[in-house]
Amino acid sequence: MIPFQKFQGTGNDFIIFNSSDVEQYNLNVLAQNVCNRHFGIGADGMIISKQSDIADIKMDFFNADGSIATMCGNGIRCFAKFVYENEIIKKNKFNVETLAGIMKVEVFEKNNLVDLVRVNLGKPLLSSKEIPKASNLAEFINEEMIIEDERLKISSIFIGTIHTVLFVKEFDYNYFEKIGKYIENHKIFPYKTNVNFCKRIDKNNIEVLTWEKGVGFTLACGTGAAACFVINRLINDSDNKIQVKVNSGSLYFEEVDGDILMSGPAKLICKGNYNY
Ligand SMILES: N[C@H](CCC[C@H](N)C(=O)O)C(=O)O
Repeated sequence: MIPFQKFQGTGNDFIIFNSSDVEQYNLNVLAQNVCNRHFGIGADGMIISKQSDIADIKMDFFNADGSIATMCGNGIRCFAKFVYENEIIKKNKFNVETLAGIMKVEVFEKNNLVDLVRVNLGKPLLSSKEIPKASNLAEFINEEMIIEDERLKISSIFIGTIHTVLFVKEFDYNYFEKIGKYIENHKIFPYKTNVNFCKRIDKNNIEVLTWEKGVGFTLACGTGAAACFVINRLINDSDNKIQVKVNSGSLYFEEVDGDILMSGPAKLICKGNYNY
């Protein structure tokens, strides 16, 4: 039996293990099994908490299909709550090592529990020469792509992980599933990409639906919402603070000296032992 804790951040859900409890397993296989919503506990991703030589703590992230992702915005908020409330970290501001670099996090308590987490996601990267080796980046800002005889404008940046953004007037899940899969696996993205459909509500509000590489549709994607915030500021008139509506809640973003700050909730769903 493996002790675990399950969290969700705006509906994006994760299983968190301590590395000492799972070091004997193939983590890619463990992620596929534990994230399975019928034969496992069920989640969008798996997070491993481990010691770091360069930060206060390290977060490894695996998608539900077992693939490794460089970062996870909703996941790191849940991870911050996990390490703080389990007294692995005993301060409310700390650094987390990820494959996308070191992320600065701050937890805010309400009734002695972490209620809100703010994460500095760093500066978005717009060109492939800058990004970590674990991803790729095609340099698209508002470029035209022909998909199924449709001319679509896409933009692609790296913020925590690789994200592609399309602006849409309305949400159409069936159409988005087709487009999402197509772009995720397009040859210009040799390591695949997450695909975000962004609807502008007004200057300070957008709504985002994300097709996540390695998962599919999720109820929210923190780094995807951040990517939409960045591209929206690059292409359209938008303030440096924005609320992003996702399927089951909202995330808040602010640009400060080029860094993208994300604030949002993190909730504990359950703790238990996984019969693996
Ligand atoms: N849900 C995550 C993103 C996961 C990205 C992952 N799907 C990948 O890049 O492979 C978030 O809240 O930022």
